[in-house]
Amino acid sequence: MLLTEYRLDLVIRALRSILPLEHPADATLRHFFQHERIGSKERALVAETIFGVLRHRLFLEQACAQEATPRRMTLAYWIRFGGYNLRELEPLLMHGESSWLGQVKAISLATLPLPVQAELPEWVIEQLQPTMSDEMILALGRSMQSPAPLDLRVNTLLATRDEVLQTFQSEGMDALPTPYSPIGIRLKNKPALAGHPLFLSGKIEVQDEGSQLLGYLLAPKRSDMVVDFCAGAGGKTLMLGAMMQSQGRLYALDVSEKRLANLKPRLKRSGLSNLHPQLISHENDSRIKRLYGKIDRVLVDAPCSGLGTSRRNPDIKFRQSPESVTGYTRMQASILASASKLLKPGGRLVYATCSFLPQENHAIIDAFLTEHPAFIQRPAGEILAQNKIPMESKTFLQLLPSLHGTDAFFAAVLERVKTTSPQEI
Ligand SMILES: C[S@@+](CC[C@H](N)C(=O)[O-])C[C@H]1O[C@@H](n2cnc3c(N)ncnc32)[C@H](O)[C@@H]1O
Repeated sequence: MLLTEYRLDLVIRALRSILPLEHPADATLRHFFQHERIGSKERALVAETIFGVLRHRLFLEQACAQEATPRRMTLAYWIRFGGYNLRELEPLLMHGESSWLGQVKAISLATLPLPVQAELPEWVIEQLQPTMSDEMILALGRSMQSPAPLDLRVNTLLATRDEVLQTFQSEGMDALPTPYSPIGIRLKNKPALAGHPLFLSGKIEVQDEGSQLLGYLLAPKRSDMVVDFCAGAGGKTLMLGAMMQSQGRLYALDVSEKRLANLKPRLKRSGLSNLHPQLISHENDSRIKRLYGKIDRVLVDAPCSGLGTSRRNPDIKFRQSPESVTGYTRMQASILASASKLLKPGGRLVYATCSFLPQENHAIIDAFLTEHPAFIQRPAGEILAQNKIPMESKTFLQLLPSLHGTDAFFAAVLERVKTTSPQEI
């Protein structure tokens, strides 16, 4: 696209509102677009540049030295990562910028510190280093510098994956089955699907492949009583309902009225009639006490730092901190302890996060198992193998964009032992 003063100015103004990162970048950008009457080409350029700058923020700050202004960050992004050359940028440049951009282009990435190469804050690297080599950290960081593909889940209540694939292929779309999830489809380009008949009829939902695997770990049966403890807008609940073939009883709990409200239109499209959304005020809400000891399957998709979604939300790395992670770990331990009370003896609980930090994952499970002798861990790899899902994982499921091409997810499968006495519940 031709770069003009007007287009550069738009990007700079958008970046100026986003870079303080007081709010999520996508929300600030939406707000910016609502107040600017601009064409679709400009919108695309602004969005692509903003997210590109966020994905390469640490490199760009290093390249801009002491002057990481929105203007310099934008120009440095365009020349280094945006596919533009100096000749195309020249008409926009001020005195001295041309030679500086020449230097930016020539920076050798390999000479830069690990956080800059990996585009991960130092505190994140420090938390990963006890369990990951620097090579793995670098691969993880690099894998999150490109946008995620668009993954869909086929609603098996209404369609099969083959039918949906055939429809997409007949429309000339680049659609492939996902490698791990038996009901997933990956679209290479990102077509707008909101008006597509398959979407409107509830046959497909947008859901990352990694998130779909959590449903296979929980593996609810038709007549089960199931609780999705942190259901949000129902990303995973809807899959669980379809796995239960709209039978049994599926409670979707959450503390956020807004998120549960966003579940409603999706629920309507899905054709499910076994789902019961329930707003709760906290994890020990008296409304759930009546379910204690009665539930076959519980999913705890816990609130977390969300670092595993950095391909989609590149600003999240800079909006979290060691302190915010500590806050999440407190919430995670408390929600897990409460949710576990719902399980009947022999029942299964899946604890999951979209974080790759051991603090939010293994540490929570280790502490839970120490404090709750009535629970044992089931190997995630075995359960996936029963569903013919090829995965090298053994005890835990640990998905990484660098290894699996999905968002990063962690999951552990816990089971309440059959002999638990009522007092232990
Ligand atoms: C990771 S998100 C869940 C995403 C959702 N499962 C999905 O697939 O779309 C975590 C959710 O936990 C909810 N939450 C936070 N604290 C909670 C609590 N104490 N009890 C239940 N849900 C809680 C949040 O509102 C948020 O929707």
